Amino acid sequence: MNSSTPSSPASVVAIMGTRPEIIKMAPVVLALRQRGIPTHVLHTGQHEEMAWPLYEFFGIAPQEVIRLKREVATLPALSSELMSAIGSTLAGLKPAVALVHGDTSSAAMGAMAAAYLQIPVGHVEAGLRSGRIAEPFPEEINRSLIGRVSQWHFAPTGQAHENLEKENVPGEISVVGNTVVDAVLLAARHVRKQRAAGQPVANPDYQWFVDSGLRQLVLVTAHRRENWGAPMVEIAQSVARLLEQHADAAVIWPVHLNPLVQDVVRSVHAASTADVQSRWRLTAPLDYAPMVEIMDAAQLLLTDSGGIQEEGLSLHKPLLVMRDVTERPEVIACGAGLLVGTEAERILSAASHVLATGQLPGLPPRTQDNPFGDGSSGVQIAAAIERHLQ
Ligand SMILES: CC(=O)N[C@@H]1[C@@H](OP(=O)(O)OP(=O)(O)OC[C@H]2O[C@@H](n3ccc(=O)[nH]c3=O)[C@H](O)[C@@H]2O)O[C@H](CO)[C@@H](O)[C@@H]1O
Repeated sequence: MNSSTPSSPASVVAIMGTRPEIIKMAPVVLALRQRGIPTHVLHTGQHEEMAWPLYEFFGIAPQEVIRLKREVATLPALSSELMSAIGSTLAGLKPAVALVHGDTSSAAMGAMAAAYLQIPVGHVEAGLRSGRIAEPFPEEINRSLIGRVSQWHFAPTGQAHENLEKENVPGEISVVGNTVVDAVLLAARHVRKQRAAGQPVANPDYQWFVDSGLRQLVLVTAHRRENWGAPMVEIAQSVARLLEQHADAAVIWPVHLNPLVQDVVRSVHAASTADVQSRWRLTAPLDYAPMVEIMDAAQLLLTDSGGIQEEGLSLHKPLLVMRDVTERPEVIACGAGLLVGTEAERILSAASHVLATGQLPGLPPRTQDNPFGDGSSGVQIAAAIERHLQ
């Protein structure tokens, strides 16, 4: 572990380590600092190459950095390493509040370590439940665990609030929206401003689409553990067939670094026709600004990601969610997205419908309100923590 000398003692330590946590915690850290509350970022090291450009984009370089050894690649080994390293960092810093986000191993072990040290825990994006312990795995376990040990539950929606009430969690629950709305609007503003000023963000993938002259853009991402193996093959095949059927469409797919995902996607891509390959671009994971620019330009988002559903909805993009269950029923309820599972036929038929009509099949027109809030979640959370510190 390596930690830089803190400039002032930390009142708040924000624990994060994966791409989505950094994106969704950044608005909270920025809002806390704006109020003059000394806030340290603790990077757990769960992601590395995807993490650092995000810290830079949001301007929240970590004060504390854990370097994981990861000698054994299992969840128990990762968890014990995280718990021990986060625990010793927190014991040294003695903050008044520890913040965790969502449902990763970093969040669960961070919350447990803080609770054992009797440091009050605030949980950002609290109360999401799919109701199935194995899906998503291990996130559903992590969420419930964090709920048991947190003092403040910052629920994004009324539904999440209800889930927490039903479980009778200790502490205070408040509905504050989802901080991802703050993050995606911030990034979209940045991208549009740069473009208007004639200095677009570096984005070779977006440029490839513009240069192709094609009319429709589909953004695809898939990485959930329950989609590894056969479902991933079906997903990749549905993309190949979609391109066969729609000659004016292009696909950009930032492929998750997991070799189980890479191998499948790359082999289906390599087996498709030259025409399909020429309109199907596989890329490395994208930095946040280029990612948001592509999302903003797309006619359809095909994903199993949680965050992309919330972002896509906020940017008014039709979403097809390649999962069987969801902890984000709000996306479906407001008409922004559809659960399509992972069978190629079903994905293809829904995606084809969207490209042909611009509408999701069988849904009433979308309501305009954003169920995840108006982009002020970070400020609301910072205000609640400030009240506690006073
Ligand atoms: C089961 C579940 O739903 N769990 C979620 C999980 O996160 P997720 O499913 O949303 O994870 P990903 O899909 O990896 O990340 C998405 C983010 O990454 C950006 N992105 C993506 C590709 C790329 O090339 N470049 C990028 O910048 C993208 O725009 C978006 O913001 O953990 C979170 C934290 O605990 C939870 O909030 C959340 O419940």
